[in-house]
Amino acid sequence: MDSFNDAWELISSYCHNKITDVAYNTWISRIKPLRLDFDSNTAYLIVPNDFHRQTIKRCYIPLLNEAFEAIFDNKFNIDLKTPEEANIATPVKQVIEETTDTNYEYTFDTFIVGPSNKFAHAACLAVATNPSKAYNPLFLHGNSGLGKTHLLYAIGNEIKKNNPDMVICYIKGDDFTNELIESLRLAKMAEFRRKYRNADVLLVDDIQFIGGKESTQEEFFHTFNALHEAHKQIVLTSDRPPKEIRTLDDRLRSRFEQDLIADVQPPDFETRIAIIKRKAELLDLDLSNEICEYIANRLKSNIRQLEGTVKKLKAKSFLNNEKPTLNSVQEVIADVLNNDVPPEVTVERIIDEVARTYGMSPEDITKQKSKKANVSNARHIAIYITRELTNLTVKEIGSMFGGRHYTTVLYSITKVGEQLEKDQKTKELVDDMMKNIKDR
Ligand SMILES: Nc1ncnc2c1ncn2[C@@H]1O[C@H](COP(=O)(O)OP(=O)(O)OP(=O)(O)O)[C@@H](O)[C@H]1O
Repeated sequence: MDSFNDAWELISSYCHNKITDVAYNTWISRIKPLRLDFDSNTAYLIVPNDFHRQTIKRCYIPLLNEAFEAIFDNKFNIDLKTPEEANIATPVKQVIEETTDTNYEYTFDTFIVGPSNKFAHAACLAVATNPSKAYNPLFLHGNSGLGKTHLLYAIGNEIKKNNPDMVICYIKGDDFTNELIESLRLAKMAEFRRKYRNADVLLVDDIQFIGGKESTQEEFFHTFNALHEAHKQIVLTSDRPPKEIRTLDDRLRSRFEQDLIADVQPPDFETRIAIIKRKAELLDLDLSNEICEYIANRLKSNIRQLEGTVKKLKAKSFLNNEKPTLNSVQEVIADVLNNDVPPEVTVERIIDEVARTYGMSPEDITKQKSKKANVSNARHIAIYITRELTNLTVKEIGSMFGGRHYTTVLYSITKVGEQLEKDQKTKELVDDMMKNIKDR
C-alpha cells in the first residue's frame, strides 16, 4: 500500500464524520499527505497556501490530532507545508467544469452489481450511454451508503469519457441552496443561472435538502425546466422517493416523477462478499473467506461501512506488519460502527438549517433586535427544534439565541407547539427540517 496516502484517506474520512460537509470540503479535503517521519513522530501535510495553514492551525489541529491517534494509535506532531515549502508543484485538480467536483474512482467499472442495485445500475448505464434519450430525469433513491453518489459520478465520468466537450455539472442539494443565497446576497444571480443552465448534464446529489426552501425550489424549478426543455440530462438522488419529501413543491414533485424512479436497496450476502473482496483486491489486501464472511455477516446495511472496514484492516495490517485476524476484524468493525454514530446535533446546525429554509442568515435568527415577523417566526421554530433535538435547558437555549430570557424561550416552544397542531404544512416543514438536521 502507498501507506500514508491510504492512511490519510482514513484520517480525512474520520474528520469528515466530525464536521460539516462545507467545512470538510473547504478545509480538510484540500490537505494532501506528504510523509510520515516515525523517528520524530511527525506527519508532514501539504496545504494549498499560507492562509489555509493559518485556518487549519486555528481551528482543526485538535481534530487532526484526534484522527491521527484514532487511526495510528499513536500521537503525531503535525507539520503543515505549502507546496513551495515542500518543493512540489501544486497538484492540478481534475475538474469537469470549473466549480464541479469529480471523483474518478466512482465509475461503472468499480461498481459491484447485485440484485439490490441492478435496476438502478441498468438505468444509470442507459442514461450514461444515451444522455437525454433514455430516462430524463432519472431519480435515484435509497438509504445512506448504498451507492447513489457512486452511480451519479459514474454517469458523469462515463458521459465525459465519451463526450469530452459536454459540460457536466455536479452539485449537492444543500450546496445549491448555499450558492443561491450567496448569489442573491452578492447580486450575482445572472452568473448563478448561467452556470447551471449551461450544463449539458446536471447531477444533483441529495436533492431532498431543497425541500421547504422556497427561493431554492423556485430557482431549481426554472433551472430544471430550462434544461429539460433543451433536452439536457438531469439525474437526481435522494434518501427518499419524491412523494416522501413532504415539503417539496407539488410542481417539482411531479417533474421529478415524470420519468424513471429507481431505488437502491441494502446488498444481499453474496453482493456484500463480492464488494469486500473487490475492495480488498483494490488495496492489495489478502482476506480469507472466513474473514470476508465474518464482515458480511455483521455489516449488512451500509456499503460505506464495508469499505471503511476493509480500508482500516489494510492500514492496520500495513502498520503492524501482520495479516488481519478475526480478532483485529472484530476491533475494526466495532470502530467503524462507533464512528458511524451520527454526530450530536448542534445548535449551530439547527440555526443553519432553519436560516437556509427561510432564506436568511444565521445571524438574523440569533440577533437580539430583529422583530420582523418572518425572522421571529424562524427564530421560534429554531428554538422549538433545539428543544426537541438537544438536551439543552431552556436557560441554555436562551443564551445560545442571543441572550434571551428563559420565559421567552418557553413562549417560543409553546407557540410553535400550538402552530404544529393546527397547521399541517408547518408541521411537515418542521419534520423535514429536523430530518435534514439529524441526517447531515
Ligand atoms: N455496489 C457498489 N460497489 C462498489 N462500491 C460501492 C457500491 N455501492 C457503494 N459503494 C461504495 O460505498 C461508499 C458509499 O457509497 P455512496 O457514497 O455512493 O453512497 P450514498 O448512497 O450516496 O450515501 P449517502 O446518501 O450517505 O451520500 C462509496 O465509497 C462507494 O464507492
